[in-house]
Amino acid sequence: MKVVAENRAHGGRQLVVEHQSSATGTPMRFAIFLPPQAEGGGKLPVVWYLSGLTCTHANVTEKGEYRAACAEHGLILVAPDTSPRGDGVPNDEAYDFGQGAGFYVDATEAPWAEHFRMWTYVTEELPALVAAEYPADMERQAITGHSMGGHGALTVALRHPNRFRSVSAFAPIVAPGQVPWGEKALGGYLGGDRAAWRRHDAVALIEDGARVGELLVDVGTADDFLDTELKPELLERACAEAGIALTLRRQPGYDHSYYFISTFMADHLRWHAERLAR
Ligand SMILES: N[C@@H](CCC(=O)N[C@@H](CSC=O)C(=O)NCC(=O)O)C(=O)O
Repeated sequence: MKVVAENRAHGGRQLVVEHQSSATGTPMRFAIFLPPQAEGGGKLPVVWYLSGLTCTHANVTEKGEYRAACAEHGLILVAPDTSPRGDGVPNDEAYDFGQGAGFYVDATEAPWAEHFRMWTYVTEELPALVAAEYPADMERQAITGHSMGGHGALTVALRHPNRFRSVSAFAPIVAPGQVPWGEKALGGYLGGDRAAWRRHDAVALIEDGARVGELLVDVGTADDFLDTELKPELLERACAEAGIALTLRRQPGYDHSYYFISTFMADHLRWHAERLAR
C-alpha cells in the first residue's frame, strides 16, 4: 500500500492511496479524508462515497466539498475508484461501460469477469483494508454516492442491512434494469438473464423484500438524466409500498453535476453524522 498524495486540509489529512487489489487483480486507488479528530487516538465513523460514470476517486475529492463537514463532525470519508484500470484491462469506447463504469457488480461475462469485480472490492476488500489501516469504527458506517454511485450505495446498503447506520444518494440510478445505462451495463457485465440483475437494482431489491430503515435522496429538477436514467419516482413508489421512509427532495434548477452534489454535500454529511452519533 502506497500513499501517492497527501495534503493537509481543514486540520485533517486528505490522502490518495494505491494498493494491489486481490478482487480486481489490478492496482487500485482510493481517496480517504482523515479529519482532525483522527489524531486523538480513537476510532471515528466512516462515510463511503461511491462515484458515478467516468469518475475516479478524484472527482469528488476535488469538487465534492466534503472536508469542512467531515472535519466538523469527525467523519472519515472514503472514495473508491469506479472500476479497474490499465492496459491489460478490457475497455469500451463509450463513457458508460468498461473502465470508469464498473457499476459496482462482479461481472460474470467475458471479457469483463476477470477484473471487473467492483462489488467484492467495495463490499469486502476495501472495507477490510480501511479497518486494518485507519482509525475507522466499522460499527459506525454510512454510505452515499452519485448517479451510478448512488445505485451502488443503495444496492450495497440494501444487501447489507446491518452494516450501515444511514444511506443517502445524489441523483441515483434507482432501477438500472429499467433504464438505458443500466440495461447496457448489467447486460454486458452479468449477461442476458434479467433475474441476475435484480440483485443489483435497488427498486427490484425492495420489491423482492430487501429493506433499510430510511433513505435520503436529492435530485435536481434540471438534471438532463432525470426522466431517462434516474426515474426517482420508481424508488418513491417502491419505498411507499415497502414502508421505507424515503426523503426525496427535488431541488429546483439543479443539474447532474458536482455543482449540485457539492451544494448538498454538507447537508447529507450532517444527516449521516446525526445517525452515526446514536
Ligand atoms: N456526458 C458525460 C456523462 C458522464 C457524466 O455525467 N458523469 C457523471 C456521473 S453520471 C452517472 O453515473 C459525473 O459524475 N461526471 C464526472 C464529473 O466530474 O462531473 C460524459 O460524456 O462524460
